[in-house]
Amino acid sequence: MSEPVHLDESVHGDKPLLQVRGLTKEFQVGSVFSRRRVRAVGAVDFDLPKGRITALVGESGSGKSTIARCLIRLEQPTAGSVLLDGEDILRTERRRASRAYRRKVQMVFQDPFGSLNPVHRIEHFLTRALVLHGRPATRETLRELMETVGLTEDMLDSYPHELSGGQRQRVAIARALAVEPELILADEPTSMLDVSVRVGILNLMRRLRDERGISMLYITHDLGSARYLADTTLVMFAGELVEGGDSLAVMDAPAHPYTRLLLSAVPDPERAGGYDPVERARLREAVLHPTDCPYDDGSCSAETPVRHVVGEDAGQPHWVRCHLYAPAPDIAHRVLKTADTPDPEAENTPV
Ligand SMILES: Nc1ncnc2c1ncn2[C@@H]1O[C@H](COP(=O)(O)OP(=O)(O)OP(=O)(O)O)[C@@H](O)[C@H]1O
Repeated sequence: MSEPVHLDESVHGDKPLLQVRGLTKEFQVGSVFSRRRVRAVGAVDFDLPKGRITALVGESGSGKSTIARCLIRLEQPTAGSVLLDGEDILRTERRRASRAYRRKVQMVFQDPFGSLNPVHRIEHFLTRALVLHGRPATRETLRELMETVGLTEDMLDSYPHELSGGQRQRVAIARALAVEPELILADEPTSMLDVSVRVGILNLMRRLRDERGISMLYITHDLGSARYLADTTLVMFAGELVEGGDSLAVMDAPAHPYTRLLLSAVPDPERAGGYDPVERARLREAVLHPTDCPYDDGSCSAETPVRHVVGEDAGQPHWVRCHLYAPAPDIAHRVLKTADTPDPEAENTPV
């Protein structure tokens, strides 16, 4: 089957909340005399369904954060469209996100230390978010917000430095919840936290999906946590989406050599033999210098990247991009150089 695989109605039968089409971001780098363009994100298409968690996984430098920053309007995309409830927000939110947009879409950043100004008490962050979005900042609302994220009312009087990293990230989530958003973009929300508190944040995100129907884009380099948390997983490599589908299907039967390469670095107690450098070298070669695509049914052309559907699981297609479309060698090498050894930071959520 040929690109694009339109997920619109097929994922869990609902119209998606957000539809991203052809999203492209190029940066100008270098000095005046050696200026060049770096393509961080290359024409990606994906949907975020309502009330579901979608994980965007890939290594450092693959373009995950750039996508989130384009969606929250901190970055101006070079091309593409982003439809929220059918409206292209790149046209309606031309330079930066309006308050009305931020009421629907909130972001939680990786660094809970940096996102809370140390001079204010916790109460200030929540009150400000409520007031800015026209909601009453009563003591009752503040207490409810704190309890929703597993914190106690008395912590409203604390300063950020008096809380642990995990507690601070819960405050950042409470601040996002204050505006009752439909979508939360969570960019590596647990990667700066101790392993012991990460699962608590993942469980909180899961509860917000189940109890409040909040949609989420969960950005991570950790496939174990994506498998644990997300309904859908999208795999990103060097600015391109290479595979996507139901998280269990993608993790249990990865179809793209890059996904297999990522998975081979995740500690898995059930995998006999563990880390296999020979197999990883083979996969790395298949990613960088593809020679054939086992899914090619004749629909590929020399110019157009093709998505092949390799299965259907939990009501959504499992697709893989044609193996023959390797990203530009310089970008591919830059991203892959970090993939040579198993990730010591990988969480203890086995795949
Ligand atoms: N402001 C910028 N100027 C120039 N290049 C940039 C800029 N922001 C990102 N890039 C480049 O775009 C590419 C994608 O970066 P991005 O931060 O989106 O990746 P990532 O997958 O989120 O990685 P990480 O997890 O390390 O943030 C990288 O090569 C990065 O160097």
